[in-house]
Amino acid sequence: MQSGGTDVETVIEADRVDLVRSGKTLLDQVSMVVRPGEHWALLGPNGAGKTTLLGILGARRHPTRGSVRVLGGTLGRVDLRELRAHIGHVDPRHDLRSALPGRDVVLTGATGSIEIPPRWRPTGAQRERAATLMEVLGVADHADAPWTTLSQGERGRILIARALMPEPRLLLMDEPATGLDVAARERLLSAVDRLRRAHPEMATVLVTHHLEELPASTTHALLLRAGQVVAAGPAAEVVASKPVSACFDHPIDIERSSGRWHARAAAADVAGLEG
Ligand SMILES: Nc1ncnc2c1ncn2[C@@H]1O[C@H](COP(=O)(O)OP(=O)(O)OP(=O)(O)O)[C@@H](O)[C@H]1O
Repeated sequence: MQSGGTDVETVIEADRVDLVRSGKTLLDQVSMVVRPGEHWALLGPNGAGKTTLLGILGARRHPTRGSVRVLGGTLGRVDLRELRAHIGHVDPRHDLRSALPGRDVVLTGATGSIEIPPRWRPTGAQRERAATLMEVLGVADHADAPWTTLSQGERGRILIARALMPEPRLLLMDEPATGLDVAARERLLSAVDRLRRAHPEMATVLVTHHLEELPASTTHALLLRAGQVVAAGPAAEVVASKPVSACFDHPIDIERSSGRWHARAAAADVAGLEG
Protein backbone atom coordinates (compact mmCIF):
# COMPACT_ATOMS: atom_id res chain seq x y z
CA MET A 1 0.00 0.00 0.00
CA GLN A 2 1.26 3.48 -0.78
CA SER A 3 1.47 6.10 1.90
CA GLY A 4 -0.71 9.17 1.41
CA GLY A 5 -2.59 9.86 -1.82
CA THR A 6 -5.29 7.60 -3.16
CA ASP A 7 -4.04 4.02 -3.09
CA VAL A 8 -6.28 1.21 -4.26
CA GLU A 9 -6.64 -0.12 -0.75
CA THR A 10 -8.35 2.99 0.52
CA VAL A 11 -11.55 1.89 2.24
CA ILE A 12 -13.39 5.23 1.95
CA GLU A 13 -12.56 8.19 -0.23
CA ALA A 14 -15.13 10.97 -0.05
CA ASP A 15 -14.27 14.07 -2.05
CA ARG A 16 -16.14 17.37 -1.56
CA VAL A 17 -19.46 15.73 -0.84
CA ASP A 18 -22.63 17.82 -0.75
CA LEU A 19 -26.02 16.48 0.21
CA VAL A 20 -29.06 18.67 -0.35
CA ARG A 21 -32.56 17.64 0.81
CA SER A 22 -35.70 19.77 0.62
CA GLY A 23 -33.53 22.74 -0.37
CA LYS A 24 -31.39 22.36 2.78
CA THR A 25 -27.65 21.64 2.58
CA LEU A 26 -27.12 18.77 5.04
CA LEU A 27 -23.52 18.08 4.01
CA ASP A 28 -21.30 20.80 2.64
CA GLN A 29 -17.99 19.94 0.90
CA VAL A 30 -17.19 16.99 3.16
CA SER A 31 -13.97 15.11 2.33
CA MET A 32 -12.64 12.08 4.18
CA VAL A 33 -10.15 9.28 3.52
CA VAL A 34 -10.22 6.08 5.58
CA ARG A 35 -7.60 3.36 5.21
CA PRO A 36 -7.56 -0.28 6.39
CA GLY A 37 -7.06 -0.64 10.13
CA GLU A 38 -8.13 2.94 10.88
CA HIS A 39 -10.85 3.57 13.45
CA TRP A 40 -12.64 6.86 12.94
CA ALA A 41 -14.94 8.74 15.26
CA LEU A 42 -17.52 11.01 13.67
CA LEU A 43 -18.29 13.71 16.23
CA GLY A 44 -20.54 16.73 16.28
CA PRO A 45 -23.59 18.31 17.89
CA ASN A 46 -27.19 17.27 17.23
CA GLY A 47 -28.18 17.80 13.62
CA ALA A 48 -24.58 18.19 12.40
CA GLY A 49 -25.09 15.56 9.70
CA LYS A 50 -23.31 12.57 11.25
CA THR A 51 -26.01 10.00 10.51
CA THR A 52 -26.51 11.50 7.05
CA LEU A 53 -22.79 11.08 6.29
CA LEU A 54 -22.81 7.53 7.68
CA GLY A 55 -25.70 6.75 5.30
CA ILE A 56 -23.55 7.81 2.35
CA LEU A 57 -20.48 5.91 3.60
CA GLY A 58 -22.71 2.84 4.06
CA ALA A 59 -23.90 3.05 0.43
CA ARG A 60 -27.45 3.75 1.58
CA ARG A 61 -27.74 7.11 -0.12
CA HIS A 62 -26.07 9.06 -2.91
CA PRO A 63 -24.44 12.45 -2.52
CA THR A 64 -25.96 15.36 -4.44
CA ARG A 65 -22.49 16.48 -5.55
CA GLY A 66 -18.95 15.21 -5.08
CA SER A 67 -17.58 11.70 -5.39
CA VAL A 68 -17.55 8.81 -2.93
CA ARG A 69 -15.58 5.60 -3.35
CA VAL A 70 -16.28 2.85 -0.82
CA LEU A 71 -14.27 -0.41 -0.98
CA GLY A 72 -13.22 0.48 -4.53
CA GLY A 73 -16.75 1.13 -5.83
CA THR A 74 -17.85 4.62 -6.85
CA LEU A 75 -21.37 5.50 -5.66
CA GLY A 76 -23.52 6.17 -8.71
CA ARG A 77 -21.59 3.64 -10.79
CA VAL A 78 -21.87 0.44 -8.74
CA ASP A 79 -24.86 -1.54 -7.51
CA LEU A 80 -25.48 -0.17 -4.01
CA ARG A 81 -27.03 -3.44 -2.80
CA GLU A 82 -23.98 -5.41 -3.88
CA LEU A 83 -21.69 -2.88 -2.18
CA ARG A 84 -23.77 -2.91 1.01
CA ALA A 85 -23.19 -6.66 1.33
CA HIS A 86 -19.53 -5.89 2.12
CA ILE A 87 -20.23 -3.21 4.70
CA GLY A 88 -21.25 -3.92 8.29
CA HIS A 89 -23.74 -1.29 9.43
CA VAL A 90 -24.90 -1.24 13.05
CA ASP A 91 -28.16 0.64 13.06
CA PRO A 92 -29.70 1.26 16.51
CA ARG A 93 -33.14 1.28 14.83
CA HIS A 94 -32.93 -2.44 13.97
CA ASP A 95 -36.56 -3.32 13.27
CA LEU A 96 -36.82 -6.82 14.77
CA ARG A 97 -40.03 -7.49 16.68
CA SER A 98 -40.04 -11.27 17.09
CA ALA A 99 -38.44 -13.31 19.88
CA LEU A 100 -35.59 -14.57 17.68
CA PRO A 101 -32.81 -16.09 19.84
CA GLY A 102 -29.59 -14.04 20.03
CA ARG A 103 -27.67 -16.59 17.95
CA ASP A 104 -30.23 -16.34 15.12
CA VAL A 105 -30.14 -12.54 15.18
CA VAL A 106 -26.38 -12.78 14.63
CA LEU A 107 -26.92 -15.32 11.83
CA THR A 108 -29.23 -12.92 9.96
CA GLY A 109 -26.05 -10.96 9.28
CA ALA A 110 -25.20 -13.69 6.76
CA THR A 111 -28.48 -13.23 4.88
CA GLY A 112 -28.74 -9.45 5.30
CA SER A 113 -32.33 -9.86 6.50
CA ILE A 114 -34.18 -9.00 9.72
CA GLU A 115 -35.65 -12.49 10.20
CA ILE A 116 -34.17 -15.86 9.24
CA PRO A 117 -35.46 -16.45 5.68
CA PRO A 118 -37.82 -19.44 5.29
CA ARG A 119 -36.00 -22.68 4.42
CA TRP A 120 -32.56 -21.06 4.91
CA ARG A 121 -30.14 -23.11 7.00
CA PRO A 122 -26.76 -21.77 8.13
CA THR A 123 -23.67 -23.77 7.19
CA GLY A 124 -21.43 -25.19 9.89
CA ALA A 125 -18.90 -22.44 9.13
CA GLN A 126 -21.55 -19.75 9.57
CA ARG A 127 -22.63 -21.24 12.91
CA GLU A 128 -19.03 -21.35 14.04
CA ARG A 129 -18.43 -17.75 12.99
CA ALA A 130 -21.55 -16.58 14.82
CA ALA A 131 -20.37 -18.38 17.99
CA THR A 132 -16.88 -16.86 17.72
CA LEU A 133 -18.25 -13.35 17.20
CA MET A 134 -20.62 -13.69 20.15
CA GLU A 135 -17.63 -14.75 22.24
CA VAL A 136 -15.55 -11.73 21.12
CA LEU A 137 -18.44 -9.36 21.80
CA GLY A 138 -19.09 -10.93 25.21
CA VAL A 139 -22.64 -12.11 24.46
CA ALA A 140 -22.04 -15.88 24.14
CA ASP A 141 -24.23 -16.44 27.22
CA HIS A 142 -27.18 -14.87 25.39
CA ALA A 143 -27.15 -17.18 22.35
CA ASP A 144 -30.47 -18.77 23.34
CA ALA A 145 -32.07 -15.67 24.87
CA PRO A 146 -35.00 -14.20 22.93
CA TRP A 147 -34.34 -10.78 21.38
CA THR A 148 -37.39 -9.41 23.15
CA THR A 149 -35.89 -10.06 26.60
CA LEU A 150 -32.36 -8.75 25.89
CA SER A 151 -31.22 -5.49 27.46
CA GLN A 152 -30.30 -2.54 25.26
CA GLY A 153 -26.56 -3.17 25.89
CA GLU A 154 -26.86 -6.86 25.01
CA ARG A 155 -28.80 -6.01 21.87
CA GLY A 156 -26.12 -3.51 20.87
CA ARG A 157 -23.36 -6.11 21.11
CA ILE A 158 -25.50 -8.74 19.32
CA LEU A 159 -26.03 -6.24 16.47
CA ILE A 160 -22.30 -5.63 16.16
CA ALA A 161 -21.72 -9.41 15.96
CA ARG A 162 -24.50 -9.57 13.33
CA ALA A 163 -22.88 -6.82 11.25
CA LEU A 164 -19.59 -8.76 11.29
CA MET A 165 -21.03 -12.01 9.89
CA PRO A 166 -20.14 -11.26 6.24
CA GLU A 167 -16.55 -10.41 7.29
CA PRO A 168 -16.88 -6.78 6.22
CA ARG A 169 -13.80 -4.68 5.53
CA LEU A 170 -15.74 -1.69 6.79
CA LEU A 171 -17.88 -1.50 9.94
CA LEU A 172 -20.12 1.51 10.58
CA MET A 173 -21.63 2.09 14.03
CA ASP A 174 -24.22 4.76 14.73
CA GLU A 175 -24.19 5.76 18.42
CA PRO A 176 -23.71 2.18 19.67
CA ALA A 177 -23.47 3.27 23.35
CA THR A 178 -26.53 5.53 23.48
CA GLY A 179 -28.83 4.78 26.39
CA LEU A 180 -26.45 2.35 28.10
CA ASP A 181 -25.64 2.51 31.81
CA VAL A 182 -21.97 3.01 32.67
CA ALA A 183 -21.19 -0.71 33.08
CA ALA A 184 -22.96 -1.68 29.85
CA ARG A 185 -21.16 1.13 28.02
CA GLU A 186 -17.78 -0.05 29.31
CA ARG A 187 -18.56 -3.65 28.29
CA LEU A 188 -19.50 -2.46 24.80
CA LEU A 189 -16.38 -0.32 24.41
CA SER A 190 -14.11 -3.16 25.60
CA ALA A 191 -15.84 -5.44 23.11
CA VAL A 192 -15.19 -2.94 20.30
CA ASP A 193 -11.50 -2.75 21.32
CA ARG A 194 -11.24 -6.57 21.32
CA LEU A 195 -12.97 -6.77 17.98
CA ARG A 196 -10.54 -4.31 16.41
CA ARG A 197 -7.58 -6.32 17.69
CA ALA A 198 -9.12 -9.51 16.27
CA HIS A 199 -9.62 -7.90 12.81
CA PRO A 200 -6.57 -5.66 12.25
CA GLU A 201 -7.37 -4.88 8.59
CA MET A 202 -10.96 -3.83 9.18
CA ALA A 203 -11.73 -0.09 9.17
CA THR A 204 -14.48 1.34 11.35
CA VAL A 205 -16.43 4.59 11.59
CA LEU A 206 -18.30 5.26 14.84
CA VAL A 207 -20.78 8.11 15.33
CA THR A 208 -21.30 9.69 18.73
CA HIS A 209 -21.78 13.06 20.40
CA HIS A 210 -20.24 11.91 23.68
CA LEU A 211 -16.44 11.78 23.88
CA GLU A 212 -16.71 9.36 26.82
CA GLU A 213 -18.20 6.87 24.36
CA LEU A 214 -15.03 6.72 22.25
CA PRO A 215 -13.16 3.40 22.51
CA ALA A 216 -9.45 3.74 23.40
CA SER A 217 -8.66 2.11 20.04
CA THR A 218 -9.99 5.16 18.13
CA THR A 219 -7.22 6.31 15.75
CA HIS A 220 -8.82 9.22 13.86
CA ALA A 221 -11.67 11.69 14.21
CA LEU A 222 -13.74 13.98 12.04
CA LEU A 223 -15.61 16.88 13.64
CA LEU A 224 -18.77 17.93 11.83
CA ARG A 225 -20.77 21.07 12.42
CA ALA A 226 -23.79 22.17 10.38
CA GLY A 227 -22.74 19.76 7.62
CA GLN A 228 -19.18 21.10 7.40
CA VAL A 229 -15.89 19.54 8.50
CA VAL A 230 -14.38 21.53 11.39
CA ALA A 231 -11.33 19.25 11.72
CA ALA A 232 -10.24 15.78 10.58
CA GLY A 233 -7.14 13.70 11.25
CA PRO A 234 -5.38 11.72 13.98
CA ALA A 235 -7.55 11.46 17.11
CA ALA A 236 -4.80 12.83 19.38
CA GLU A 237 -4.90 16.13 17.45
CA VAL A 238 -8.57 16.39 16.61
CA VAL A 239 -10.17 15.24 19.87
CA ALA A 240 -8.66 18.21 21.69
CA SER A 241 -10.08 21.22 23.53
CA LYS A 242 -9.72 23.81 20.75
CA PRO A 243 -11.24 21.97 17.77
CA VAL A 244 -13.97 20.34 19.88
CA SER A 245 -14.94 23.70 21.44
CA ALA A 246 -15.20 25.18 17.94
CA CYS A 247 -17.28 22.22 16.77
CA PHE A 248 -19.77 22.37 19.64
CA ASP A 249 -19.65 26.18 19.83
CA HIS A 250 -18.97 25.96 23.55
CA PRO A 251 -15.74 26.10 25.61
CA ILE A 252 -14.88 22.51 26.48
CA ASP A 253 -11.80 21.09 28.23
CA ILE A 254 -10.74 17.67 27.01
CA GLU A 255 -8.53 15.29 28.93
CA ARG A 256 -7.23 11.92 27.91
CA SER A 257 -6.32 9.21 30.40
CA SER A 258 -5.63 5.51 29.81
CA GLY A 259 -6.45 6.15 26.15
CA ARG A 260 -10.00 7.39 26.85
CA TRP A 261 -11.33 10.93 26.48
CA HIS A 262 -13.23 13.04 29.01
CA ALA A 263 -14.95 16.35 28.36
CA ARG A 264 -16.19 19.08 30.71
CA ALA A 265 -17.05 22.75 30.48
CA ALA A 266 -13.94 24.94 30.40
CA ALA A 267 -13.06 26.51 33.81
CA ALA A 268 -13.72 30.10 32.65
CA ASP A 269 -17.14 29.07 31.44
CA VAL A 270 -18.01 27.38 34.74
CA ALA A 271 -16.88 30.54 36.61
CA GLY A 272 -19.11 32.55 34.30
CA LEU A 273 -22.08 30.34 35.12
CA GLU A 274 -21.42 30.56 38.85
CA GLY A 275 -20.90 34.31 38.83
N1 LIG B 1 -34.72 14.08 4.30
C1 LIG B 1 -34.40 15.20 4.95
N2 LIG B 1 -34.87 16.41 4.53
C2 LIG B 1 -34.53 17.55 5.17
N3 LIG B 1 -33.73 17.58 6.25
C3 LIG B 1 -33.24 16.41 6.72
C4 LIG B 1 -33.53 15.17 6.08
N4 LIG B 1 -32.88 14.18 6.77
C5 LIG B 1 -32.21 14.79 7.77
N5 LIG B 1 -32.44 16.12 7.75
C6 LIG B 1 -31.83 17.14 8.64
O1 LIG B 1 -30.45 17.05 8.44
C7 LIG B 1 -29.74 17.44 9.59
C8 LIG B 1 -28.69 16.41 9.91
O2 LIG B 1 -29.33 15.24 10.40
P1 LIG B 1 -28.49 14.00 10.96
O3 LIG B 1 -29.47 13.01 11.49
O4 LIG B 1 -27.54 13.54 9.93
O5 LIG B 1 -27.68 14.68 12.14
P2 LIG B 1 -26.84 14.02 13.30
O6 LIG B 1 -25.55 14.74 13.36
O7 LIG B 1 -26.76 12.54 13.12
O8 LIG B 1 -27.74 14.41 14.54
P3 LIG B 1 -28.04 13.69 15.95
O9 LIG B 1 -26.78 13.79 16.73
O10 LIG B 1 -29.12 14.53 16.53
O11 LIG B 1 -28.46 12.27 15.67
C9 LIG B 1 -30.79 17.64 10.68
O12 LIG B 1 -31.03 19.03 10.81
C10 LIG B 1 -32.01 16.91 10.12
O13 LIG B 1 -33.21 17.50 10.60
